[in-house]
Amino acid sequence: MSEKRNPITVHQAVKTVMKWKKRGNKNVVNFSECDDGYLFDPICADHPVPPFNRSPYDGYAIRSQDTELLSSNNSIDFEVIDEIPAGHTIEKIVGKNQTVKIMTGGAIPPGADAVIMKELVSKKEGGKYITIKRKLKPGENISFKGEDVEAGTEIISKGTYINPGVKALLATFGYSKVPLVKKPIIGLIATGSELLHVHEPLAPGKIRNSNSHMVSSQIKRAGGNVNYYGQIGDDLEDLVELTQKALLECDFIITTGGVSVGDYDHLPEVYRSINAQELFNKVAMRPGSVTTVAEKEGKLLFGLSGNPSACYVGFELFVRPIIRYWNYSDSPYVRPVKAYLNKDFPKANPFTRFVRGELQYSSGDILFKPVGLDKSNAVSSLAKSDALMILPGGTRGYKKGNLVDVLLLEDQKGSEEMWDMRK
Ligand SMILES: Nc1nc2c(c(=O)[nH]1)N[C@H]1C(S)=C(S)[C@@H](COP(=O)(O)OP(=O)(O)OC[C@H]3O[C@@H](n4cnc5c(N)ncnc54)[C@H](O)[C@@H]3O)O[C@H]1N2
Ligand code: MOO
Ligand SMILES: [Mg+2]
Repeated sequence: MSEKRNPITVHQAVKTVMKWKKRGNKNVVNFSECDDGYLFDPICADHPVPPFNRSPYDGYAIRSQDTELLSSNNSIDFEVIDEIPAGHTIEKIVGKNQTVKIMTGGAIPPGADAVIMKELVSKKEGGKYITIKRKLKPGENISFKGEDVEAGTEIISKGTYINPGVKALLATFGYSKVPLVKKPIIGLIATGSELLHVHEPLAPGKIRNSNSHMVSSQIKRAGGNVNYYGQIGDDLEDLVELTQKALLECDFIITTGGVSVGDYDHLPEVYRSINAQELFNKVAMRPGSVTTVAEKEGKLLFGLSGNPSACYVGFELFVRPIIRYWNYSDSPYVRPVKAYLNKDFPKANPFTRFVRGELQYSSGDILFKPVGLDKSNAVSSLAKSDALMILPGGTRGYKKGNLVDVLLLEDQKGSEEMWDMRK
């Protein structure tokens, strides 16, 4: 195909893709399988946390009123009438000048309204009595019922990613089954007659397929499931057949390679053959200008570039927000921050440029360090990248110390808006 392509802006391209966004259904899983999921329902507290008044220390539960007159030169002895290890309760009521030995996490016994740490008392008669010489306030050293979470409150919203802290809350509230979003199934096909499998030795003119493995990890990082259809040579019929099969079985399709203007770049023809509507086939960005997206019956087909860095960037800009939205994120876009460029970047930018790089933190400042070779076909610059610097089109290079926009790749929070929503 040698027709002239008209580039659209990154902003327009992302907006076009997001017109086809969809949300996932509910999928209830066992608690032990909920890691890396997204909540379909909010987490609601059906009981207070802690569920009872408890001791935050190993010590003695007492009535604060019995200590009112105590000081370093006025002590009294308290009779130790029982003990409460964590997990136990007692019915005995703590009376005047009585105490109950209590462990951290133990339920405060009836009658008591304060706890004194064991280091602050002295034992008498082998522990039958303790001497206290300080005044305690009512409620001192008590973790009150509901002080952490009040019953009846929504504590975590729908669409939240299950990080270790969210998992702790699911356990706390007894979610032995967890309502998750059913993640999108993303069909993945690597195209290219030059591609070898990971285990194969190099041969003349051939390279190992890295894109599908990279994209598969990007899909998982973004919150999708992968249906991998393998790598396939540049054969139009085979490609059409495999794409049609994938369309039946998946929510979205990603192909890598074959989207440019070469004789064996068949993806544009594949889209025509299956009557998919091409949404765009050129974006004013580097790398990834050839990124092509088509739509068939509401399903998106992402034609990512074969060049590894272009493929990587195309995924983060166009596929990630679609996956995050599917998982009910209200901030599906890659999260932007401002950072100081830590070395000169003299290249001019006719198109908006996305530079792979690494964030560094210094005395409260965020610095961006471009890594490696800044070429679309480079693979070496991806491994160290945790951010993409955005250099707007029409600019003539940047200097060390310039404040730049940077997109965070290892981030779960995301952003409600694209970094350039004003444009
Ligand atoms: N005459 C023109 N040529 C090219 C243009 C253009 O506008 N006019 N655009 C260039 C740009 S920009 C890009 S980006 C590439 C995109 O090429 P394709 O998306 O068609 O990808 P392929 O041709 O299949 O492969 C490109 C490159 O990437 C390597 N590759 C492919 N798949 C993999 C994989 N799975 N793992 C690792 N590497 C892969 C492939 O061997 C090629 O070297 O087109 C330019 N050309
Ligand atoms: O479409 Mo490209 O700019 O070499 O990635
Ligand atoms: Mg090509």
